[in-house]
Order: sequence, then C-alpha cells, then structure tokens
Amino acid sequence: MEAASLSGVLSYTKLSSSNQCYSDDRFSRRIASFSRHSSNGFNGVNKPSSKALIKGPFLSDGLIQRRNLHLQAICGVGVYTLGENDDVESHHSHAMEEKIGVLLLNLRGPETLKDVQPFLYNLFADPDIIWLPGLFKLLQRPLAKLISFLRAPKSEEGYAAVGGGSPLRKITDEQANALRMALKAKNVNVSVYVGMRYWYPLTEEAIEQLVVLPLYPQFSISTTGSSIRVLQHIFREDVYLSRLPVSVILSWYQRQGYICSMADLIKEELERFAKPEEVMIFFSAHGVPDSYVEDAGDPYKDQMEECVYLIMLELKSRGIGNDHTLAYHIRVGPVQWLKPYTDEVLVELGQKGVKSLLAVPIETLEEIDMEYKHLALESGIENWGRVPALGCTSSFITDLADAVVEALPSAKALSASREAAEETNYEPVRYLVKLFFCSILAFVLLLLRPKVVFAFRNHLH
Ligand SMILES: C=CC1=C(C)c2cc3[nH]c(cc4nc(cc5[nH]c(cc1n2)c(C)c5CCC(=O)O)C(CCC(=O)O)=C4C)c(C)c3C=C
Ligand SMILES: [Fe+2]
Repeated sequence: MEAASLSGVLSYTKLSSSNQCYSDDRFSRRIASFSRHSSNGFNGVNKPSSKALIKGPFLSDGLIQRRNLHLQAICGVGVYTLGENDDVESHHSHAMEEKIGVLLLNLRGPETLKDVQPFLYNLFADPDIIWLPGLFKLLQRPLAKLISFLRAPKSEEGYAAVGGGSPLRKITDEQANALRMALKAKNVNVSVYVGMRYWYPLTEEAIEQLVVLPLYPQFSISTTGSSIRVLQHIFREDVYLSRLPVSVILSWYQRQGYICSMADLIKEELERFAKPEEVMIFFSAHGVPDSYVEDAGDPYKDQMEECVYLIMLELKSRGIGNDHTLAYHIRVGPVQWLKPYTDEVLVELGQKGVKSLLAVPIETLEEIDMEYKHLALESGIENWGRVPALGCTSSFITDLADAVVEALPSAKALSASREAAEETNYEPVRYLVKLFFCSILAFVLLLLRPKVVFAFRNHLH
C-alpha cells in the first residue's frame, strides 16, 4: 500500500458545486461544509474556520520540477507521512486506544444541473487540473470561467441523463458509514469524515490521530495530489492540526481486497452473457493529459495498467482467460490525453467483429452506460454489459478498513507551523505584481472574448 500524510483533501471542497466562491484561491474559502459519520450518529455542518489563511491568493506551485519533487515526496512505496517537521514525534504505539479520525476524500460532483457550471469552474480553476505556463497562470480564473461556460452544455447533458446530478456524494456517504461499521467490527472505533470542509470538529472532538483515505484507487496529481497539497496548507494554519499525527493512504489499487472485489464483480457480470468466454473485458478509466505522465511523472497511467494486470491475473487464477482492453475517457481542451481513447477503441472493436463486451468503469462515470453503450451498439457490438460500481461491497469495505488499520502506525504530524509557512510563502510584492498582470490579462481576454470563445468551442465539442 502506498500512503503518506496530507495535503489535499480539500480539493473536494474546491470541486464543490454549491458555492462558486470556494474557487477563490484562498484556502480558507475553500473550507465549506463537511459531514461526519461517527459513533454517536452526528452528521452536521459547522461554521467555517475564522482562522483564514494568510497566504497570497496565487499559489506559487506549478513548475514541473516542483511537481516532480512533490511527487517524489508523496509517491513513496509503503505507508509514508508527509510531515515536514522531523522534530515531531511519530506516533507508533497505542493507536487503537487513541481517538481516531478517518477522512475520506472524493470528488464532489454537481448535485443539480444548476451546479454544473460552478462545479466545472471550480475544477478548471484548480492549478492541479489545468496547468498554465508562467504568466498565463494569472489567467487561470478567467479561463476557468470561459471553459466552464463552454463545457457546461455537454456536461449538463451527461448529468441530465443520469437523473440530473452526480451520485457521488450519496455513494461516498454510504461508504463512510460502511467503513465506520467495518472498523468497529475490528474493534477500532473511528469518526469518519467526508469531504474535508470545516475542519474544526476535529479540534472540538480532540481527535488524536487521523488517517486520510482518498477514494481514488490510483494516485494522480489531479486527484489525490491536488487534494493533499491543499490539505497540507490548511493544516499549517492551525497549531492543533499541524501537530496532529496523520497518515495518508496514497493509493490502494494493488490491495488484494480491491482486486478480488473487482474480479468478483466482473465474474458475476460475465456469467450473464450467453457465451461468457467470448466477451471482451473493456476497462475504461478516466483520462489525464499526456503531459501529466510524460512531463510531471504522474504515476497514474502505470498504476492503472498495473491494476488492470492484477485484476486479469486474479481472473486467470479463477479460470477466466478472456481478452481485455484498457482505454481512457474524458478529454477536455486542445491537448493530447492518455490513449487509446474509449470512443475510438469501441468503434475499432465493433469493426473487428467483437460481438460481446463487458465495460468495467474504474470510476463511477455513468456516461459509460449512456454515451458509450450507444456508440458500441452502433459500431457492431451486439451484447453490452457493465460492471456496477463497488459501492459498499463488503469485501471491498473490509479491505479499506484493513488499509486504515495498517496505516495507523505510520501517522506523523504534518507540522510546519503557519509562521514558518508564511515566511517561505507569503510574498506581498510578488502577489501585487501578479495581481497587476492578472488584471491586465483579464481585461485583454475580455476584449478578445468573441474570438477566444470561438476558438475554444471548436476544441471542446
Ligand atoms: C480537465 C481536466 C480533468 C482532469 C485532469 C481530470 C482528472 C480526473 N478526474 C477523475 C475522476 C472524475 N472526474 C469526473 C468528472 C469530470 N472530470 C473532468 C475533468 C478532468 N478530470 C470534467 C470536465 C468532469 C465533468 C464531466 C464532464 O464534463 O465530462 C468524475 C465524475 C464526477 C461525478 O459527478 O459523478 C470523476 C469520478 C480522476 C480519477 C482523474 C484523474 C485520474
Ligand atoms: Fe475528472
């Protein structure tokens, strides 16, 4: 298992659809609601921290070298904590007796169609999602606005087809509850938090140790990485949090429990076909731009390929030797994304005479069923099946609970106090220069708007 401590849980706050102002780069504004599933059944929202972050509104990260360093720091093998202050004692003993919190990180999709554009804005305003070079970074927010408006109609169509909103929040809440129960069954009493907003209940409840569990099996800079980065900043702001022993589970795609649960689901769905042995197993994963992998060393592609290999190995050990393919969906903007692309592969498979196909989505993207099923059937595939999401499958949740227990001994304070962080990060002159350039560029962009809109529209649709 790969694990580390904090730094980005909050991008799930960032991706919140409910309030566009969270996209403001000040982390304090990103702290919105967060819900808790604890033994006493409380599930509430608290007011935001009054301790706003003092950092300048533009984060200084973004350079590829820095990203590489960041990745080196957080992609180690084994349970690893990101504590920056080596003086802080690591807590290896009595973990079970301490008051433990588990923080689940997941993307919070738009809950209604009205939320789609603000959700997209928050997503594109994230410097870990859209990387702009040099001074172009100053355009992040105006560009995010523009792209979100252009992309919104296509996204809305997708969400309208699945009931008008993302099911992720509900699924994550259910998983939180199931995980708490699974840990209780192992005699580990925890409070499980979802989303990571309003950090203060942790303080109020005197949580003594925290495990951060992103609900992404594979690590990517744009998901777990982004979240961890933001979380780390937030923790620096608070004396209590900066000392809290924390471990982060960076990825869990290779865990036996996850692999076996996926194999179980695939086997079950294969059996529904008239000739299971002739079915092509089609893994479809969310894409990332090529540059994430090529230039910044994002391990996502390698981890995805290894994950598919392990699932197929498990199936083979059960006597299932079907053909399989891995492709990537979601492309945004005029850059190369991981290939092969799901839509292209489906057409090719149909043309090659594949008649039966079982889609295995690695994330809960409902468009697999809508858009891609339609495309597959049009391309000559006759029998379509789809593996359901793992959701609260008990073998899967039990394995996540084991992952939490295994991560406990490695918890270590995040530390690096706010004062220290400010010294290194708060640069008022730099901030003012950026603000100045940003205003000019935003103004120019507004003047050019019709042309820019036209150019982007061609790429986005
Ligand atoms: C713009 C770039 C994007 C990157 C990079 C990216 C990485 C990434 N995302 C997920 C998981 C999910 N993404 C989801 C929706 C979604 N993602 C993007 C863009 C990027 N994602 C967009 C524009 C959207 C909205 C849908 C659309 O317009 O097509 C979802 C679905 C959430 C839901 O509402 O249910 C998930 C899950 C991963 C794992 C990842 C990097 C590996
Ligand atoms: Fe995405």
